[in-house]
Amino acid sequence: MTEGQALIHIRKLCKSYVLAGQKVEVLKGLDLSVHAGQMVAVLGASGVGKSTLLHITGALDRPTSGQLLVAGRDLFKMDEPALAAFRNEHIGFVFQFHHLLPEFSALENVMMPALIARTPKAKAQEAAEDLLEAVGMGHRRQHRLAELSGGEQQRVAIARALVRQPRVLLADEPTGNLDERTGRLVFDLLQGLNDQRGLTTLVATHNERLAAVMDRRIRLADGLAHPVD
Ligand SMILES: Nc1ncnc2c1ncn2[C@@H]1O[C@H](COP(=O)(O)OP(=O)(O)OP(=O)(O)O)[C@@H](O)[C@H]1O
Repeated sequence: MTEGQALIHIRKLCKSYVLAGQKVEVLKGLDLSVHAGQMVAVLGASGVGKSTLLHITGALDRPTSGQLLVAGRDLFKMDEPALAAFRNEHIGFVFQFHHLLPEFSALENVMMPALIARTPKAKAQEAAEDLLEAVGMGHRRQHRLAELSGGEQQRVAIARALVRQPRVLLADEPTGNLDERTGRLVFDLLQGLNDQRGLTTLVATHNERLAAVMDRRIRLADGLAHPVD
């Protein structure tokens, strides 16, 4: 795939849930193409479906109907083991509440996904140390997570999401529980990593000011993605 071509193609994506016997249609035929290397802000009111869109794009959840191509692969035609393997290899996730392990060091937390994937320990450690440097946490790598601030923990979470060198990074409200200044630092970090590491990144956020620094913005409304600007 050449640079500039769409890496993520979403076509006519529908997702509905049944809540208390009532069908709730969240995504209603959403189309979206994201080019390799782009960093896209996903804006929209609370409950509009931003997390739903990110979860489906990362193959954590299946749509009710519609198509998702990532790097030319038709994801929802895959069976569960193939989908899980694709997700583990190509997709990194960062969440508002990061799910790091508080009693383990920053380095151990970042190494973990690589070790689970059976990367040799020395190689996993090298990759984790490199990423902790890249997110400005190299000097704190031996510190336990519980000893780090919220912004520092989120940096470690970003390093962990990238340790297996995914092509796509999906960040769901990564600055939701950080103050404005720390949130800005995390956004700048994500933008830098996106550019330096050839990532393609989607960030769901409520913060319009932070979204303004990104390559492109879309707004979810009525189950569809609308361009902003
Ligand atoms: N697993 C689920 N089961 C039932 N309904 C769900 C489920 N996940 C999400 N929903 C519903 O889908 C709608 C969209 O939720 P989603 O979390 O995607 O919105 P969001 O835009 O990310 O919201 P927020 O900005 O508040 O995080 C909501 O009405 C929610 O209640």
